[in-house]
Amino acid sequence: MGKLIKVSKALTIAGSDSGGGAGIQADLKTFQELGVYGMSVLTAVTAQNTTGVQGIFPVPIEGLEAQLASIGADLTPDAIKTGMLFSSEYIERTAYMIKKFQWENVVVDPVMIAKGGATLLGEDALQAMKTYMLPLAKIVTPNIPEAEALTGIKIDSSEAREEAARVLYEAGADHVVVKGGHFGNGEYVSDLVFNGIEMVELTEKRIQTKNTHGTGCTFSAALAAELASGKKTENTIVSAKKYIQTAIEHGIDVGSGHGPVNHFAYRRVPHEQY
Ligand SMILES: Nc1ncnc2c1ncn2[C@@H]1O[C@H](COP(=O)(O)OP(=O)(O)OP(=O)(O)O)[C@@H](O)[C@H]1O
Ligand SMILES: Cc1ncc(CO)c(N)n1
Repeated sequence: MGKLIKVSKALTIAGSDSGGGAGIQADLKTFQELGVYGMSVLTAVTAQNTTGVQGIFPVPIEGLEAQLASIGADLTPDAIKTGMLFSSEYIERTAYMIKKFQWENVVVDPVMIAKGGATLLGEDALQAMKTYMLPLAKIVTPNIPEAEALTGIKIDSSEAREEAARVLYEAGADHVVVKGGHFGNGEYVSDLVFNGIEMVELTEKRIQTKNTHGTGCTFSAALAAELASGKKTENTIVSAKKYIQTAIEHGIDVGSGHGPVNHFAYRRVPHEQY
């Protein structure tokens, strides 16, 4: 009999993107590329492609709980990421189950709106996200509009972004990454990282492309994969950034709208090792 290999396991709790570029599909592809065993709990199924979201069909709440219970009974994840959580009820139930099983290394991507403008999270869910999910987060990864919605701060300057990061830290997240994809359109894109002590900006060349569907999901999945592998939090942020940068830089020709990033670029294209 062959010897079994020990592997790290990562779980995504998120929505399905039929188009394969964002949501659960982006997460599982990223886990695979980064060498961790991927598991998924679906909150909702979206009918979606590179041009937009055509429909959203939630999984019944009992189905969400049953999936989490199945994982909890047999397959303790080394890290988790949450994506589209759909509603306040789903957020509360997810947080309850994470606490029940004492799962750690939780990356919270507070997904609210898809690139095409479709709402993936109701207004009532904002408060639930703050109350139930942020205190569980080892890393929270809002983009600018999400950070604005969660904090009520208009982010029109670097100072305002730092203030928002502080507020999210105070709400209970260990590390806050306010992503800069939506912050201006200059030569560089910078993500602000706050760990309660220092503010650090991670800066990369902004790639001029319309193929940025699923960048946020992919980035947070890379964080979860690296946490699952046992990396220190600060190091996971640097390597996840490298992963997403490579995936955007080597874009693929899929679909007629906002195409997906290239999830396999990191392994196939030479890149700096961190
Ligand atoms: N054009 C770009 N060039 C380089 N990096 C980018 C670009 N756009 C986004 N990024 C990076 O990708 C990551 C995701 O950021 P972004 O702000 O796009 O997330 P998002 O809006 O949540 O994505 P989505 O909701 O589409 O999945 C961040 O690290 C950001 O800096
Ligand atoms: C299912 C799903 N989750 C997240 C996003 C955000 O990009 C999306 N477009 N679709």
